[in-house]
Amino acid sequence: METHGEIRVSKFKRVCVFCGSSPGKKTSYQDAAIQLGNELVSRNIDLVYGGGSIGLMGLVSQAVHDGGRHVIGVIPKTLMPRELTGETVGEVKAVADMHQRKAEMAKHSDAFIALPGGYGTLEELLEVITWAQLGIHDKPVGLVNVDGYFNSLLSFIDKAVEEGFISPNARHIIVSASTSKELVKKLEDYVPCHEGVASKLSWQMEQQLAYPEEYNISR
Ligand SMILES: C/C(=C\CNc1ncnc2c1ncn2[C@@H]1O[C@H](COP(=O)(O)O)[C@@H](O)[C@H]1O)CO
Repeated sequence: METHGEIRVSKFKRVCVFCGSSPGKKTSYQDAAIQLGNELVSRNIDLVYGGGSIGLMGLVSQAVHDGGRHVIGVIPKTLMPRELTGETVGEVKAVADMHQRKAEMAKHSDAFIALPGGYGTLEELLEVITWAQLGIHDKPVGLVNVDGYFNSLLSFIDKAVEEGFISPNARHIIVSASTSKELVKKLEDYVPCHEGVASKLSWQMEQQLAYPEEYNISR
């Protein structure tokens, strides 16, 4: 990261955060969501996330919004009723479905960060790792391993490497740290290394054909 006068300039303009739609049982998870939001603000980075105000998603988005950075929430129309997602701060991008949501979140971001979460978070995290492995994107992917929440996932991935299902090269795609400050620093230093099975161009064309522009709602 460079510093110009008082302004800190990150190589990331926007970061996508995947995290629980629940707050989790420990306050450390909630604290970590707020810390990540504050870390993005301190580096002048905008947020892309799944929209809504529930769980850790609400905490990180509120922290970024309160810090004066731009927030884009990408919400499938089916999840738009307020009781499912709560009120969203910042800009809302309405999309057709969960698949388009992930494609949109990826398109608008320079890096991906996962905080503790459940099935939704894991699915989003593993998908962007898979895309990186295929060479569909070169964007860094990391997780904030709050209180060792992701230890068993990381051990499982190491087991998959040992057993020959994940290449040692692909193991390096996933960057982890116990705090957001440390993680963002590591992501800024990340050098992509993949086998490049699919070209980025063919991926972009496929996305454009599958998902024409939807409408945006600004708040
Ligand atoms: C079904 C539940 C809540 C529905 N509300 C959601 N609103 C917005 N985004 C959601 C929602 N549920 C899942 N997501 C996406 O997945 C991630 C969180 O899922 P998790 O299972 O809670 O880890 C998040 O990044 C969103 O993009 C009750 O769970």
